[in-house]
Amino acid sequence: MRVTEGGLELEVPGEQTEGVEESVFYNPRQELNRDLTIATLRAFREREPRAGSYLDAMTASGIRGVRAAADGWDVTCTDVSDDAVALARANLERNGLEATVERRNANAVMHERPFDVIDLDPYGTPMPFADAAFAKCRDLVCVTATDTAPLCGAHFQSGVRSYSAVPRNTDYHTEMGVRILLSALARSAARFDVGATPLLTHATSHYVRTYLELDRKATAADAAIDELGHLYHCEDCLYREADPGLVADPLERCPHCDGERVLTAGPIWLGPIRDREFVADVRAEIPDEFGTADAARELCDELVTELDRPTHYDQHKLCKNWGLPANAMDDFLADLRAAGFEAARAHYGGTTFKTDATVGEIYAATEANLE
Ligand SMILES: C[S@@+](CC[C@H](N)C(=O)[O-])C[C@H]1O[C@@H](n2cnc3c(N)ncnc32)[C@H](O)[C@@H]1O
Repeated sequence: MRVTEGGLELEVPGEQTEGVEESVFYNPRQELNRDLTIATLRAFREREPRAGSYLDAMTASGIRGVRAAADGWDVTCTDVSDDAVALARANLERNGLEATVERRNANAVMHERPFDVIDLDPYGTPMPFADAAFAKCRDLVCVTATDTAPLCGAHFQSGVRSYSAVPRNTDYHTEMGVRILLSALARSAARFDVGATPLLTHATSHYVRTYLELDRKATAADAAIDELGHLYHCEDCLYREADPGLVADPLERCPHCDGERVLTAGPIWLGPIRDREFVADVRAEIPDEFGTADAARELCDELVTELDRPTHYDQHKLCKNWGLPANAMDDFLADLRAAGFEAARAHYGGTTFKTDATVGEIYAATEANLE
């Protein structure tokens, strides 16, 4: 069947059903991811005009490579599947575009030669490809991870195995997943004396996507490692505390409720998950013609205003704990700001927000208007 994306027409196999999570060669639910990728590549080329080569390392239908080639990138597409390679070639030809398409293991290709930009879009965890991507890439590594249950600690052992970290299943599970992923990627890059800094990261539906700018210097790798730390989380009262540094000093009791059920997660990335100016630049590169233009712009807006804090709250869950009805999010956040706290929506969903207030302070600042 034919699909149109980014103004280009592609042939993809089989029935593409709306709502399919993991179609084999083309997942319509990843269109936002791909639209943002193209806008990010445009913004990045403004920032680093030398960047010209792009590796679509797991190309499947060739959609990312086709879209990047249409934007003037010098594209290489790799895939281990014969069917994928044939399809990617046909889709490039259909659009009158040229790219190198190889039936190769992306890990081998990434170790063999450098690219300015590498895009990793595997099924599940990207970690089996991370080392090879950082070994030689010059400027930007783009990564999708769809294994959100291991990342957020819901599948604990799998998360430990994939990410060499302790993920904990908390109320802010999406945030946990984002920061476990960024930690593992920063540590992978550091093995090659490369600093990896997130320019843009978002968690949307069933995946996390991040764009890491590289600085191939040992000091930059050290600076990235300095952004790692641990998180202590009380399962009883939702108290949470970030602890910078590689050595954890776990809390035996919760300083807020004195409970003993305090979890330790980490090492997680405690630094910013995006560069606000860059996200604004990406937003400016989203044309109306993109199928997800409105959603992509809204996401960028939320990422710009989101606070640089490593955890978030969910207003509905807090209100449920307190046995009080939730009010409008804007009013709730306004009450927090009126009480002198920082408060802003998180990009993860309708009732998620970040604040520097503790749970007790949130309650004191908002409960009058929750009655
Ligand atoms: C999730 S799909 C890629 C989707 C595509 N990038 C898109 O945006 O529609 C993952 C692809 O990775 C390929 N793959 C798996 N292991 C690989 C490897 N070691 N090297 C290259 N490709 C691989 C699979 O054959 C599959 O086509």
